[in-house]
Amino acid sequence: MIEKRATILVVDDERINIQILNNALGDQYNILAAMTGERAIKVASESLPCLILLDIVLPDISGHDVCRALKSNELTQHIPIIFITAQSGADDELIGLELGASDYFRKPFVLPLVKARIRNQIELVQKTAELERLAWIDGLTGVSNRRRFDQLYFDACKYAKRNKRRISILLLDIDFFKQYNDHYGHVKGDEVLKKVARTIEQCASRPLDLVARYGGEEFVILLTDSSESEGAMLAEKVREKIEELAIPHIKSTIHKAVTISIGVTTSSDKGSAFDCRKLLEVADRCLYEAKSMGRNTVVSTDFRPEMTE
Ligand SMILES: Nc1nc2c(ncn2[C@@H]2O[C@H](COP(=O)(O)OP(=O)(O)OP(=O)(O)O)[C@@H](O)[C@H]2O)c(=O)[nH]1
Repeated sequence: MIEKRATILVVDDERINIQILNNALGDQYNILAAMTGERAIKVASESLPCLILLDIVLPDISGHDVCRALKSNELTQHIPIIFITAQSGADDELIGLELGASDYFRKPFVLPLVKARIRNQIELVQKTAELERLAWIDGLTGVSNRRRFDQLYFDACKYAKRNKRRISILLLDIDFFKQYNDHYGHVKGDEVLKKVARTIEQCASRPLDLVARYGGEEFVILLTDSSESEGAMLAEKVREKIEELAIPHIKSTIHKAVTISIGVTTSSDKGSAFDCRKLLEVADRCLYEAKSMGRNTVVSTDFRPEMTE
């Protein structure tokens, strides 16, 4: 089943062909159009359509060149491309398929066939996207899972080093959670994990904030482009919000309610070498310190490379 109205980019230098495809597909899909290769690359990178129908013969660069450019760009390489061409040689088809195209349409169009094949392609794109999404989500809490965090964290570190920006890591761990499970049972424990995850997400809600489940009862927040004190301030806000949930925990020796401890570290904005692993190590040490200071506490420090030597 197609879930939402998908966008298709039609690239053809003849207006009549764009019109034919728009008439045939416009009631089901959003149609964008481009009449040159350069324009196609620009529209594709800006609009990220679900599918591209690409004529081989264009007035500036060839459809094959457009395909090459799109497939070598991280942003657009996953967009399926179907070539449309009046040329019918097997060599042309082979070149296109080897460049990564998904299919071929010949002109003049056999519209029922065009529609059926487009539908199949778009269903495939949407199912793949849904599977990718599910592979990144923690099944219990609905936040990103550890695999997703590892992937995005690596990218964020590269971005921060290259652009001399700060990133902050917050490691959050529920206090006395073993005792909670032992006393209230795992089903109630799971409910606490869900509530804590939701609260963390509500606090770290900017578009670039990443909240992930880091391990059993441990979560992580990644702030990209954060300021020096932002991480510590956010951590304090999350700590307070969890306390305000007032989830009874009679086995907690400190509060009789569920609380969390948080370790925070922020990289320097000088672009000085830090490796992702060391930043996490420092955050983990801060978390350990927060636990030993009595829990329900935030410990924060600015990262310096010598800290882990
Ligand atoms: N209900 C539930 N419990 C989990 C899950 N994952 C991990 N846990 C439990 O989390 C508990 C973590 O216990 P510990 O690592 O000893 O930590 P703690 O009791 O919170 O102690 P401190 O962190 O020192 O305050 C263990 O009992 C795990 O079984 C889960 O998905 N659901």
